[in-house]
Amino acid sequence: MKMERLERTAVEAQLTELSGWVLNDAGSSISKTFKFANFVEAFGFMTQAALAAEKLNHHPEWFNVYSRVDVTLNTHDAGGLTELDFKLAKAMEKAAARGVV
Ligand SMILES: C[C@H](O)[C@H](O)[C@H]1CNC2=NC(N)=NC(=O)C2=N1
Repeated sequence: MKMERLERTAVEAQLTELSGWVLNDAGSSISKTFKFANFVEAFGFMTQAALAAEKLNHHPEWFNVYSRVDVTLNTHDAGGLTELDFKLAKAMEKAAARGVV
């Protein structure tokens, strides 16, 4: 799926629909740290998010230690943020909704 890079104003508009996601200084990625009760909850979230990512053919950069998952999203093919990053961010919010502390 060919995606157009979003302009800064469009990115900021999209961010208002999310909570806890931070734009990097270059405006090229968004990040969030998810905290869970324990490793099983964190890994459950990652499993659901991975399935959503595969469906979208859009994949996260992430780092997990025990109950914490640091996520960064961007579209490397477009050199910045696209609609797909926000679709995946929203899918991650849904996946996390049950397990977040
Ligand atoms: C060939 C394949 O469809 C592409 O490389 C996809 C796969 N997943 C991807 N994930 C992310 N985050 N950005 C991309 O540009 C991207 N491109």
